[in-house]
Amino acid sequence: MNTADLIASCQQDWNDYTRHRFLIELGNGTLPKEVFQHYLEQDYLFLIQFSRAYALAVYKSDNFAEMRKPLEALHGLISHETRLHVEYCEQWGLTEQDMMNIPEATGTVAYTRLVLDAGQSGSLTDLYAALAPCSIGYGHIGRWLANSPNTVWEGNPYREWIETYNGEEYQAGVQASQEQLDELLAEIPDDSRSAARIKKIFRSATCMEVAFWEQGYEALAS
Ligand SMILES: Cc1ncc(CO)c(N)n1
Repeated sequence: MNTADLIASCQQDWNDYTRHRFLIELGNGTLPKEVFQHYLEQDYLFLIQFSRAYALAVYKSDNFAEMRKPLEALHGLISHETRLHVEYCEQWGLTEQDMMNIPEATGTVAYTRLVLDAGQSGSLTDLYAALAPCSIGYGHIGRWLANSPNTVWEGNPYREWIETYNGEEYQAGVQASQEQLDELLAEIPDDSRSAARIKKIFRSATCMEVAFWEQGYEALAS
């Protein structure tokens, strides 16, 4: 089995995630600012828990070579990706302390705890399967938006978001995590019970990503 099989096993959910209207609107710059702000504030909180999940992957690794990979991902999250969030929030007059004090939305709690639980109760492969929709999905999304003829660059307030996820730094991280997951998946026969469990985890996390896009719109409507 490999990552492509995981995606194919939940293709419709994957499309709902990676072609969500949030992204179409983000690409052409029409996404309401309130929706994006709510998303980004929650994403900051999400990344804290997500970093813990990568730390758990370090803990679950057997040797230095295995540890290095999640450690690099963790470093990328803490040092690069969150900078995007902090800079956007600064523009809106929010300090990092303000962001820390925002309560986690239900979808943020649900998604991050699903990932942490997959890691705590399962194998390293289970944990990577739960992390994969995030890293691989945002990699696909960044590439797609950057190459789409519908993407507006001039005056688009979300340009930095697209540039971050299409950036070399992020794309290299995606490739590394995909290679690692593929290596682990290669040992799992497609018709095994482990394969079924891993597909279920991957699909659940993909659905959580869809719900994560929706959160901002729901907050706006209420
Ligand atoms: C919800 C979510 N999924 C994936 C990523 C990519 O790291 C992110 N920042 N947030």
